[in-house]
Amino acid sequence: MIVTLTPNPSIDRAVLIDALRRGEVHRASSSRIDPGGKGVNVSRALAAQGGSTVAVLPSGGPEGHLLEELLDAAGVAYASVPVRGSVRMNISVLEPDGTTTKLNEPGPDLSADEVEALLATTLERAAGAGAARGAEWVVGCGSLPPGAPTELYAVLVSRVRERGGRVAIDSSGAPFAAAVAAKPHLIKPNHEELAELVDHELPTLGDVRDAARELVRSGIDVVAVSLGGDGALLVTADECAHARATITAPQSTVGAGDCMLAGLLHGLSTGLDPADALMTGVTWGAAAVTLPGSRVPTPDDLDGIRAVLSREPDLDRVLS
Ligand SMILES: Nc1ncnc2c1ncn2[C@@H]1O[C@H](COP(=O)(O)OP(=O)(O)O)[C@@H](O)[C@H]1O
Ligand SMILES: O=P(O)(O)OC[C@H]1O[C@](O)(COP(=O)(O)O)[C@@H](O)[C@@H]1O
Repeated sequence: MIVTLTPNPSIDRAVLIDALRRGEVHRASSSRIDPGGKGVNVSRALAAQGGSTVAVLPSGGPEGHLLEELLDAAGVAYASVPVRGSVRMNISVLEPDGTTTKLNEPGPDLSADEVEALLATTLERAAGAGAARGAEWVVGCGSLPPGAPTELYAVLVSRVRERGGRVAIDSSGAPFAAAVAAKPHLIKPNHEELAELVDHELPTLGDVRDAARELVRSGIDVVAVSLGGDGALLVTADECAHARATITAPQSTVGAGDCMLAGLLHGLSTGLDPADALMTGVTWGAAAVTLPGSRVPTPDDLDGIRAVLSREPDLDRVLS
């Protein structure tokens, strides 16, 4: 069982237009809505592949109702914490060449009680997950809504660790930095988020490897860095592996990182070694890019995606 916490979930609306021109009226040729937010997407991707998961999230307002309806329709188990504010709506503008422009709302203003209820629900779900030591992983993902303390993920990390569980974090900015200082077992920054964490540019795969190693030395077991079309790099105390899958018809990158993290955790929780789990992650991430909006891949969608693994990556590779 993998328990995800998404403090700031969303309804994701994706609209397809011919080309984005600032200040003009655009007529969309198609649009779709999906349940969203990074942890919600991790749970959706796991559920779509038959994995056991529950998504913990705040729910309020008409968007909260819609989010729950969409999760019910998708067969994704969730535990919602009622909140006074409304779940946000995030918009992705997609162009035919795959360019994606995202407009993310801030989300509801959470009270201290609502934040505490989210943390308590996550830990209850993790403890009651069935496995001898509770959930295999607790995963905290995405931005924090207004009102939530910067330390929310750091508190999650400490509480899961105190209970002997394993915890993964994927976020950005100050909440991510605070969580990293609390030493989660696994983090999944993308290229930009890793550069922000170590506070310098990372033009090559070797630079990414060095930055990830620095974090591993500080006490994080697994650092998996998603690198868009350049695949992903995984660093532990013993190894460094790179995996990449080439796709021919990209549709939408929204949620690809979340699918990559879901595949990686699924692989680790089913006993794969970290490099093979990385292959699963990269396959799920690349498959997500071939799908519209933030649709998550089903087993059929993985057919034809071939990831290539290197346990001795080309460290001079310049990243796009
Ligand atoms: N253009 C692409 N071609 C192939 N795979 C891709 C592409 N873009 C993303 N991916 C896959 O999706 C994963 C996540 O993408 P990335 O953009 O790094 O994540 P995030 O959404 O967190 O920024 C990558 O590790 C890779 O496996
Ligand atoms: O919490 P944040 O950082 O605002 O991100 C939320 C958005 O990210 C997503 O989880 C998609 O993730 P990507 O960053 O991988 O496109 C959406 O479902 C959601 O709208």
